Amino acid sequence: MLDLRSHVARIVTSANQLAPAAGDFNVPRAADSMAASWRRCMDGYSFDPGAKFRIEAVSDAELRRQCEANDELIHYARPEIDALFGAVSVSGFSISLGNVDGYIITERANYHPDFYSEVERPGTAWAEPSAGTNAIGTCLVERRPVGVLTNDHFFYEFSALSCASAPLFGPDAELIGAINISIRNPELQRETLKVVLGLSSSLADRIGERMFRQAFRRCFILKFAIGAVDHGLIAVDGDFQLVGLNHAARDMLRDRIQLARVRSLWAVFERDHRLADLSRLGGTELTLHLQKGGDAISVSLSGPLEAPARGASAGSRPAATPFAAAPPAGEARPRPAAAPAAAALPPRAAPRVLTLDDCAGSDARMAANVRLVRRVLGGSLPILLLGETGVGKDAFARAIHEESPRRAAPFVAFNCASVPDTLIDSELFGYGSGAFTGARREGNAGRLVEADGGTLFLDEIGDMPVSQQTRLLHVLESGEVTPLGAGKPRRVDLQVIAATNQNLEAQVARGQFRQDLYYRLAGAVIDIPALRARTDRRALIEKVLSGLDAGRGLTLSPEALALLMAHDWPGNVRELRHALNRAVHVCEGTVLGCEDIAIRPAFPAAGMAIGGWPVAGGVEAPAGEGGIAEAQASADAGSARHAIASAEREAIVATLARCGGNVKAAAAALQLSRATLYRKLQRYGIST
Ligand SMILES: Nc1ncnc2c1ncn2[C@@H]1O[C@H](COP(=O)(O)OP(=O)(O)OP(=O)(O)O)[C@@H](O)[C@H]1O
Repeated sequence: MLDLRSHVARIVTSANQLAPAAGDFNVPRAADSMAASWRRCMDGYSFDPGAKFRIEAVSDAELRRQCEANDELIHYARPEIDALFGAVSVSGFSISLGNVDGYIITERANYHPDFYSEVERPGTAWAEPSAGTNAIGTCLVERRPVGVLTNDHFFYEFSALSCASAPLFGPDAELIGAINISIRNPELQRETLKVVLGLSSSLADRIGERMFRQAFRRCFILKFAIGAVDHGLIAVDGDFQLVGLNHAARDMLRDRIQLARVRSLWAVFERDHRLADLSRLGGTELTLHLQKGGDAISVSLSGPLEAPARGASAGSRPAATPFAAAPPAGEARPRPAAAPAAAALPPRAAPRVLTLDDCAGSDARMAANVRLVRRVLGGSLPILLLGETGVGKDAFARAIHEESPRRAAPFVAFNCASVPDTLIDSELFGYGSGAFTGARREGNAGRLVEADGGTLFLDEIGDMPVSQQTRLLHVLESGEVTPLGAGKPRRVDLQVIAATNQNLEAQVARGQFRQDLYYRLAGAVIDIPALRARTDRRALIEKVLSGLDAGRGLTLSPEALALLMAHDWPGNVRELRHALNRAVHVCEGTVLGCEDIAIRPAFPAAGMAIGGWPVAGGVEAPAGEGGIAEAQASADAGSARHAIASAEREAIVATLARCGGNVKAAAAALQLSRATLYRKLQRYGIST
């Protein structure tokens, strides 16, 4: 890592050596991509590499809005990020997801203070015009994978960081965000960063492929390698007509597509007469060698994930602009939101904070919950929200705050499960300046102090470690918090709302949760019913749909409504929202049918040996007495165990699919703890 003076000298000299390309700072030349970015920073954004810099971050409310606006991207990215995280976190790396505007919207972080930097937390703004040369921002500008090692960052403040980002492209080839793998390590070697950049690119590729296959799930998909990592994907209907091309395929085939305005696959590749009838492909995958300009290209061809709707084209979405080629790298590009292909999708409804009446709907239990809350509003009696994942505990907590006399003061949410045990103390209770190595110079007020006068929402309270439970109990009893190393206690006036989907009483009985804290938090206990148990399920389904259809007035066919009503919704309203959101995007008319809804029929419980579920048919072998009988019994037991294991595996796969890959929701549906489910996933080799 260089000192400040050498850092500035290197940037200024390199940027000045780069010949300006006719005043267009957006044209990078591959060999000096950092210099091109540095030049953009100095001449385009008027930044000074020697100036002090502080990263901007959006508020929690804005971050939440951005997450909602990108929920589909997060939904597909999260399982892939989780799968890679285990491998990279042992070396200290974190993985984050940036949206198209360069804000980090979610992360799987290695929070070890030696490796993690607070500047990369969710909500921070990394667009190049905001933060100078950096992996996320520069990769979004240049639309290619970018590794930024220590002093390659424009601002000296980031020179302990090394980051590798790859752009994410959506099914219509539009830029939708960036994957970033990063570490705080001033000694990181450039060679290591190159390897990490490869991981970042293939992660972005896999996420893009997931989204493409889902968007064109009623099409045949051709996948072919372009270069070392990029994968071209083409979706065709049963007549080989092009329906969709991903970003890599468009780049590769640009000339052809622009010149010929082709509609058929056979204008791109030479016709292969062995491929006469796609309907015979079924669920299999074929490897073919198709000819293109004298070269044989290895292509894998797979059948649709779903049967095409009768009378509809095989494409899941209108093929409005499958032939509009992306502009060449470096050319000025329209903002993705305005791109014609993206415009084919219905716009999203702006999410709004739900009121208590919205949360209640017309369900009698919810109405009683709201009456109870209204009686205690205004005091400081703690409120405990119980309910399965996705029932709306967070939404309910925000609605309480909005209706309380504290609404002008902050609503501060703290998720006890997503912050590692070692950081809960400093994040929640705060610390004074220089309290420990790695602490921020100016100290950290902590969430309790930030929420003073307002509401502190402690989500997933059941995951709070016992040592922090003791500190929290002390704050609730004394009304005072003493940040680490700050000396003097500070009085705080808070409405505390805690939430959990765990059985706190059972945790108390097992000694995992302090009984005195439980009684403290359980001032008013609100049990939010699961979606399947709500009597106003139908109205709620219709309300969620109308909030997502952006004024298209979509309705549900009677069969689709029956399917939604019969589903058991392990992920509750969140799962419902995801299912309807996807349906809204793929529906071609104004009536949503069963074929638009990606859920499976309710899970068959009979015969499954999962968690506390019953096992039908007596699979335990009786104790034998030796000889043939014992051998038989042991063989039976062996095959019974095998049968149980394969039933269990099948059930986990089915449940995960139903929960859209969400491990937390699947664990809740299977009545397993998340840790147990992860163990089983590993044992059965199931990747999420
Ligand atoms: N009554 C409702 N009407 C419309 N949308 C709702 C309602 N309740 C919840 N939602 C929506 O469902 C989704 C999940 O809600 P929320 O995050 O509040 O659930 P949760 O119980 O806190 O989940 P978790 O336990 O996993 O944190 C959110 O998008 C929320 O806006």
